[in-house]
Amino acid sequence: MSTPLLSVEGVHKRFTRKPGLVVQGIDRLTGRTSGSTVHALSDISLAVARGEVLGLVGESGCGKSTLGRIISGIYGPSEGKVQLAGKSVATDRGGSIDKLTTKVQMIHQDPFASLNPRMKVGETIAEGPRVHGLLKSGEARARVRALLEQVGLEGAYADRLPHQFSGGQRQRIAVARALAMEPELLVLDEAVASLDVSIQAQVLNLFMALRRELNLTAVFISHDLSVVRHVCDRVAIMYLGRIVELASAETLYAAPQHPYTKALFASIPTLGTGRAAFQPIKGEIPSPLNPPGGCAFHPRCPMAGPRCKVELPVLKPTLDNGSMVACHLNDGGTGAPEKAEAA
Ligand SMILES: Nc1ncnc2c1ncn2[C@@H]1O[C@H](COP(=O)(O)OP(=O)(O)OP(=O)(O)O)[C@@H](O)[C@H]1O
Repeated sequence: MSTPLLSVEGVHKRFTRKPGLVVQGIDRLTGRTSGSTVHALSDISLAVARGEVLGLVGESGCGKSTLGRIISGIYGPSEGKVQLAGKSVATDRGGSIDKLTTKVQMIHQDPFASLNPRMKVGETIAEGPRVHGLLKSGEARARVRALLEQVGLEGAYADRLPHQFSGGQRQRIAVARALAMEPELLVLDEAVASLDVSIQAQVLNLFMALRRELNLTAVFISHDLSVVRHVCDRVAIMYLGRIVELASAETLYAAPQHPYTKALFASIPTLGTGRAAFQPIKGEIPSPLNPPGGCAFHPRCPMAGPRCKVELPVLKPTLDNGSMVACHLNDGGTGAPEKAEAA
C-alpha cells in the first residue's frame, strides 16, 4: 500500500474503573464491582488507503467502538499513535478543537439520539461547517440544500425538525451532516444496525453511491457479516481488543483462516459453510478486566493446543495476498510451546 490515509500503530486503550462505579458493558460481561483496568484494545495496528473501506467486525465488547472513537479523536490512546495523512489525530476535544479532527467524522447507530430534537435539520447540518469556518456567510442555505439532495432528500426538508423524519431519513441527515465537514475519513459505527432490513439496504446503497461519487475512505464498524461483505474492501476481525485476522473481504469470505473467524461465520445461518443449522460460538467471551493468557480465544477454540494457553500469537502475513492472521496454527502449530520444548 502506498502512504495510507489512516495509520494506526501499536494502539492500546485501557479504561480504569473506579470501585463502585458501574460502567456500561463491564458489569454485563463480568458482574464485578471492584475497581480495575479494562483492556479494551491491545496492540492494534492497521492502515487504510485513500478510497478504501475497512470493516471492523467482532462480538459485542471486542473494542470496535473504542477503536472507532480513537480514530475519530474522541478518545486518546493509552499507547500508540493514530495518524491521518501523516499527521497525528488530535485528541483534545475539551479545549480548542484541532482542525484535524474535523477531517474524521463519525456516524453513529442511533440517528435520533445524535440529532438535536429542537434544531431544524438545516441548522444541524450547517452548524459544524459554520463553526469551523468552512462556510462563508450567505452560503449555508444553498450548501445545506445540495447536501440534502446528495443524500436523497428534498432540499426543502432543511426547515423541518428531526422528529418529522423516519429512521432511515434521519440517518441520511446524519450522513449529510458528516459530509458537510468535508471529511477525509468517515467512521460508521453500526450505522444501519437500528434500521429495518429494507431501510438498511437503502441507506447502504446510498453509502455505496456516495463512496463511488466522492471516493470516500471509511472505517465501517458492524457485527453483521453480510452487511460488511457488501460494503467493505478489507475486514479486520477483532477478538477481546485485538485483531486476529485482517484480509480482503473476498479472501476472508472465501477462506477464513482464524478459528474465531470460522466460528463467527458458522454462527450466522446464512453464511454457514454448508451447515444445516448455525452453531453458536461455544463459551462466554472472557473478561477484558482479566483477559486469558496466551491466545485470548483459546478457552473457546476447538483447535487450541498447549502453546495457545501460554504464548500470544502475533498477527503475521499468512498468504501472499496481504492477509494476516494471529494464530499458532498458521505459525508452527499449537503443540508444545518453544520454551517447554527447550526444557
Ligand atoms: N468509557 C468506558 N469506560 C470503561 N470501559 C469502557 C468504556 N468504553 C468501553 N469500555 C469497555 O471496553 C470494552 C470494549 O468496548 P466497545 O464498546 O469498544 O466494544 P464493541 O465491540 O464496540 O461492543 P458493542 O458492539 O457492544 O458496542 C468493553 O469491555 C467495554 O465495557
